[in-house]
Amino acid sequence: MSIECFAMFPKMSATLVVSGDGRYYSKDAIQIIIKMSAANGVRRVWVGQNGLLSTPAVSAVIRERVGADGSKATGAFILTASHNPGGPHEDFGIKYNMGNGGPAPEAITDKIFENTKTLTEYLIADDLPNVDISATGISSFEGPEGQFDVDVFDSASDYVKLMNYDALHGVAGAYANRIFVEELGAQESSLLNCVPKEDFGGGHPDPNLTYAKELVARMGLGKSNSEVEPPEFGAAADGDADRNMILGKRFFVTPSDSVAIIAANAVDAIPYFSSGLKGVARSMPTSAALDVVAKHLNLKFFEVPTGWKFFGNLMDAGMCSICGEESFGTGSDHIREKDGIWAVLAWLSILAYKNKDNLNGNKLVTVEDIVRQHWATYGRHYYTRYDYENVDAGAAKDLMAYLVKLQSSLDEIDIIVKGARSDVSNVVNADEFEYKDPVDGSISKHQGIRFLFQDGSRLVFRLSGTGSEGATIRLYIEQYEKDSSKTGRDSQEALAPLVEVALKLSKMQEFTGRSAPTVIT
Ligand SMILES: O=P(O)(O)OC[C@H]1O[C@H](O)[C@H](O)[C@@H](O)[C@@H]1O
Repeated sequence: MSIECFAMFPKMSATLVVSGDGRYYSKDAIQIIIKMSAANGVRRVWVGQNGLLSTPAVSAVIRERVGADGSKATGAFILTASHNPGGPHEDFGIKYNMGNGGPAPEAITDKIFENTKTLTEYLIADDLPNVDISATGISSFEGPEGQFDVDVFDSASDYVKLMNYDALHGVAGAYANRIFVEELGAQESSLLNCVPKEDFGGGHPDPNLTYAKELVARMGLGKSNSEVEPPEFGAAADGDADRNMILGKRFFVTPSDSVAIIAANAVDAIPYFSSGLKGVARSMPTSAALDVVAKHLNLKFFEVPTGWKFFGNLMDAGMCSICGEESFGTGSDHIREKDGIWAVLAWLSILAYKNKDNLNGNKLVTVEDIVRQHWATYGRHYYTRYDYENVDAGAAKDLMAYLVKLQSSLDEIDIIVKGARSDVSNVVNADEFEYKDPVDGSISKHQGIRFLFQDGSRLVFRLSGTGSEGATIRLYIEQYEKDSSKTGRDSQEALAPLVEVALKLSKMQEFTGRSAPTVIT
């Protein structure tokens, strides 16, 4: 699990922060990491109390304790439980950028991965007693390079300094309690599943309509809804508290709409942004709702590949204040990670702002009202994602290669499109997304296959970088509707013609043998 860090820093007189990394945190794993650190020359290990370190809190901890310029520690780095070693994303043993607390850039993770291949041994201090990680404080031991300290700290404090909730039994619970109940005075009964558990209470800590069942039912969106009138606002976090889902009463806000709405209201509603936004950014497969806001408000706008690390560079360079991804990640430049609790606070600020004149008994402006008003002003981007999980890796590669080849002839594409649905507009551009980082000039290729239609619709195909078995193909389908009398349709119904086109165009069933996706979001 943590081998990569020793490959990166074979002899460390380093500062190390151990995070439980939400989804995979385990107290046993933390004890092993401490013992490995002790035996390999590390001088200090920081551990979030009880292993409860959320991803945005890790980012905050680096900024607070290590210092953005590294001045507070030498050779500091962050270690998390790695769940996809060697994968194309940032999920290596070390996944944070020492400088800014954001995800490590590819240059670092590639180097770590290369170094892992040369590793021949690492040591574990088996005789070190287990450290009590339930109590804050420093325990000192004799290490090979001198004194070795384990500093157990209160994980919420650094985070709080910088800044109805379902934590799905992930680490968000600790932060939700401190912020929503202790700081903001919410009722404890508004917190669901906020006792972190190593097995997430047997559930799957994914903040979406499928897995956040209890919240979804409480908000009146489920198959078995509760009898009582749903609350006006609901939100969920994932295991490491960096992703979020926002709900209104009987209403789901898509992540793509959420970031656009936060950006549109930020200057008026969120004091941190009152002097203006430096710019906004989204990942390529995220809908273009944010683009429309950026254009209206004359904001700098960036479309980056999937993966949070691309936002960090823009933020460090002072080019971006708010960013988001369709995969339920939303964030701002207060830290360099996506931040589930921040997104909730942003929405609460917008609700408070919209209702500032309604508190004397007038009808409240709801989440649904805010979203519908947004669509009326900016138009609506109907959006859905189809995931084909655990597909044969060879078949997935062949499908992608077929699509790339097809892209060389727009005429051929349009014949297939019109053959499938004559009511869908023409494809005017087809390419593989490539990104040149405006800050460091680095180029990222093969970041997803795009088909762009004349009316602004879009089909995107990508291979997931985080799937664990076989390959996961993601198909993103989007259609723009400017006419405000047509923005209230059911999204699956509105997108049905484009879905048909996408499946024909990609020969999905032929390549994968699948007649339906595993998950539809
Ligand atoms: O490659 P995918 O499976 O679509 O996953 C994409 C996601 O992976 C990680 O969780 C990154 O931190 C996210 O920024 C990214 O959106």
